[in-house]
Amino acid sequence: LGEGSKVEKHFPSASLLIPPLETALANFSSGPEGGVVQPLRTVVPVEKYNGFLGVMPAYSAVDDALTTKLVTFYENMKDTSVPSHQATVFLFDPRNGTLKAVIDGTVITAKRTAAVSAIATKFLKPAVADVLCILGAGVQAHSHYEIFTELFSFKEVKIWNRSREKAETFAQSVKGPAQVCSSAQEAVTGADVIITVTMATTPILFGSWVKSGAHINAVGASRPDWRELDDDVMRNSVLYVDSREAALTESGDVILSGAEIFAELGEVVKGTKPALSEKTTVFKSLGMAIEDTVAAKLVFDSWSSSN
Ligand SMILES: NC(=O)C1=CN([C@@H]2O[C@H](COP(=O)(O)OP(=O)(O)OC[C@H]3O[C@@H](n4cnc5c(N)ncnc54)[C@H](O)[C@@H]3O)[C@@H](O)[C@H]2O)C=CC1
Ligand SMILES: O=C([O-])C1=[NH+]CCC1
Repeated sequence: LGEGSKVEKHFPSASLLIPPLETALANFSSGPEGGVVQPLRTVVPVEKYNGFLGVMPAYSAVDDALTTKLVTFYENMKDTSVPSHQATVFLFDPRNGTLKAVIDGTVITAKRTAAVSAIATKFLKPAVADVLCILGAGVQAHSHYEIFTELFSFKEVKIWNRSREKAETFAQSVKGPAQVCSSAQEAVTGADVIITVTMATTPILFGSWVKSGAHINAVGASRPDWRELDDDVMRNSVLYVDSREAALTESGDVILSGAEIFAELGEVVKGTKPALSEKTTVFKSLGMAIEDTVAAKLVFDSWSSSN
């Protein structure tokens, strides 16, 4: 399962991922009782090349699945034939530690991240959500477009990218409507749900543009000194995160704005914290190893049953 195209076949519908991911998020937010063991990821900066290596191990007792993902992510890559993010997931037999599979992690990362944003959106989007805005036009923009148009019925999808050319290629390649906007402000104006999926390190989304009551999935900016959202949007929204510990260690948007975390998404899934969908909400996603564990198990089980 070393190639992305082989992994892709085991995700016939992205929505298959939603139930196991919801269970994983709830278990993660239940503390030791939930049976999730997931230390904060280790990130090694490769300063000379503006790159990072992340090591993301996790064990889920409920799934009896043990994995670690190795993921590299590089800023400002000159060679555009190489993706900015590359990943591999190692799946172990938890009974004896034997390596069972080495699975391409790039497709898993794209699919599970978009599925988690879709879960946040299901709970936090306003009652009427007609307009979707995507800022960015890379791998995550594609996976988010795919699952969001599969699960929700937006009347309009607006897209902006730093280079307009890439936004236009995106709009031509997706299987549905996408309106290319000339500025991020134009794309955000009037949007009910906003997804930020860029490699930006300074804000690209400003609170003064955001419609009151909108829901924002903030997916990029995973370093403590990187931003995608300005202080205004961070401080004037109800803030949900995947992991409190990770957000307070890794998220520049959370740390530098000083915004208060209201809940983990897993607490909303469990029903121990409310989904304040009538308010303007931000889901700050950093990506969790346990999401890779359940996605890798799904791929491996599907592959095993077809071989
Ligand atoms: N929360 C999570 O679980 C995960 C988050 N990510 C993050 O999502 C973001 C998008 O990832 P991919 O789509 O894989 O990357 P990508 O490289 O495929 O796409 C990045 C997009 O951002 C644009 N961009 C680059 N630099 C920019 C800048 N300074 N300002 C504005 N736009 C800029 C590029 O034109 C491109 O369209 C990244 O920040 C990545 O680290 C990625 C994987 C998981
Ligand atoms: O969860 C993940 O794999 C990542 N989050 C940010 C960069 C990669």
